[in-house]
Amino acid sequence: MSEPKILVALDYNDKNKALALVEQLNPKLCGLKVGKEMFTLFGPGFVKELVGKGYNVFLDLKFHDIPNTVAKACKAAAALGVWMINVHASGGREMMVKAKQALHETDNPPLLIAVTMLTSMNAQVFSELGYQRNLAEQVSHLAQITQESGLDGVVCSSWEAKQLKQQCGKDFQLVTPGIRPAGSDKGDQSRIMTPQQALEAGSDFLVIGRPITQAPDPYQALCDISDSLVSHL
Ligand SMILES: O=c1ccn([C@@H]2O[C@H](COP(=O)(O)O)[C@@H](O)[C@H]2O)c(=O)[nH]1
Repeated sequence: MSEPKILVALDYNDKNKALALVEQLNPKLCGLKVGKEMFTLFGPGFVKELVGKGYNVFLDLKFHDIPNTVAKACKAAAALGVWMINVHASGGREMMVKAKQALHETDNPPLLIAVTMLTSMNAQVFSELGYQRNLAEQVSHLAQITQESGLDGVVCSSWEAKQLKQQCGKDFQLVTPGIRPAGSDKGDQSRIMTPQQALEAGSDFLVIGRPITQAPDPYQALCDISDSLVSHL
């Protein structure tokens, strides 16, 4: 059976609130993403608890440091039993290669993906950073280095998914945050698509946080999104 397409971003500052939602879910319906907020507040124990419930857990800590430090951090993350971890592609080729090598030394290596350009970034914010390429070209360039470094995929926006599938092939995993069902609040995201549009564009996994977690009934919000995707799978 194929893996669930939706990864719920558990961005809560209240562990019980997060667990109350998780209790309503099941690992066939969605995976779970733990990011910097919950990991900093509740640590590896919380991650292991979710893994123990049978979920695909994406530990989204976006490591970005010197190669040796990132490699060791990846090894430590793998020991938690998670399904997917990530680094920043802008940490460079050596950092990504060493990270992947470190995972080869573990018993059950998670997928390793790299963040290209954050989905909160728009062309204006991007131009301030002084890159020579435009935003889409920079994403494509970082995806190329990521693939050449032997990683399993990238975090990108669904705006870039079609181009990256053509460039990197169908097995290179595209994980896309910035997913907003029609009518939901954009918040701080810039490069957004609806869940259906993102799947059609080639996204493999849809990261969805606030449209679910801030909904009056988060479980129902997830089910509604999931049902809306059935004809697109
Ligand atoms: O480029 C990126 C990389 C990671 N994220 C993370 O995804 C979720 C999105 O949450 P929403 O509430 O659906 O906006 C969040 O945890 C981010 O840290 C991202 O948005 N963009």
